[in-house]
Amino acid sequence: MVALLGPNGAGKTTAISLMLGLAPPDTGTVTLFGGTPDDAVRAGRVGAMLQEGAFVPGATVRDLVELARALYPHPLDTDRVLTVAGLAGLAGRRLDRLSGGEAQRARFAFALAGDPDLLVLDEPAAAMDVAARRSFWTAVREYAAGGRTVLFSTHQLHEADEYADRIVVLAAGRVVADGTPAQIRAQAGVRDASSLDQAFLTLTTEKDH
Ligand SMILES: Nc1ncnc2c1ncn2[C@@H]1O[C@H](COP(=O)(O)OP(=O)(O)OP(=O)(O)O)[C@@H](O)[C@H]1O
Repeated sequence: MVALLGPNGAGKTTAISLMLGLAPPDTGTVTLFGGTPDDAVRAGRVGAMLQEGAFVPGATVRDLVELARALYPHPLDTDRVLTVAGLAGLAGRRLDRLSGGEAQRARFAFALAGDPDLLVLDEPAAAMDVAARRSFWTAVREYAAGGRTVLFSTHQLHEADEYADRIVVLAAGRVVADGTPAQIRAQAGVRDASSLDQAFLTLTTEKDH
């Protein structure tokens, strides 16, 4: 599990767009699984949960999961996806009637349905309440424990510290730190998770980016 951290405008969403092939790089190249992002997406190896994206009006949560499953070669069972995403009781609910946190879980279900090798989550838990957040991260960890890679962006430092194996810190479009949570804290000269805010500020503001 890899966390992408960085202040507003650091380039997290841009990096994710490049990795997914949604935006072309002006310079350099992006390689996913040894090929282009388009190749990886077409092979069904990538699932993504983005911050935006309208739902089809009138469609239900179950319709959305079925649509995602139809796009991938080896999808998960519909009921499994609904359970993992915490939507088992909402399968028949229209997407345009979901609350903000429920809609995020529906986006998660869409990303998960194809059983992708790489799951990309852009600020996934932002609108979720405490209980939803906890069950969401438990589900994501179980997914990663099955041998998949999960890349997520977040502004919640404690989420990165608690759930990521590796944290990549961006500032002004550049990587300013890359390591385990303990290494990131050490690099910024703080000892424990309670000082993470300070570590983050030190890493993203002290140098001339
Ligand atoms: N298509 C574009 N053309 C030019 N600049 C852009 C474009 N899209 C984003 N930017 C700029 O690039 C910078 C990085 O934006 P990005 O959305 O990647 O940041 P972020 O790290 O995801 O920020 P936030 O935490 O606020 O979501 C910002 O200054 C933004 O205004």
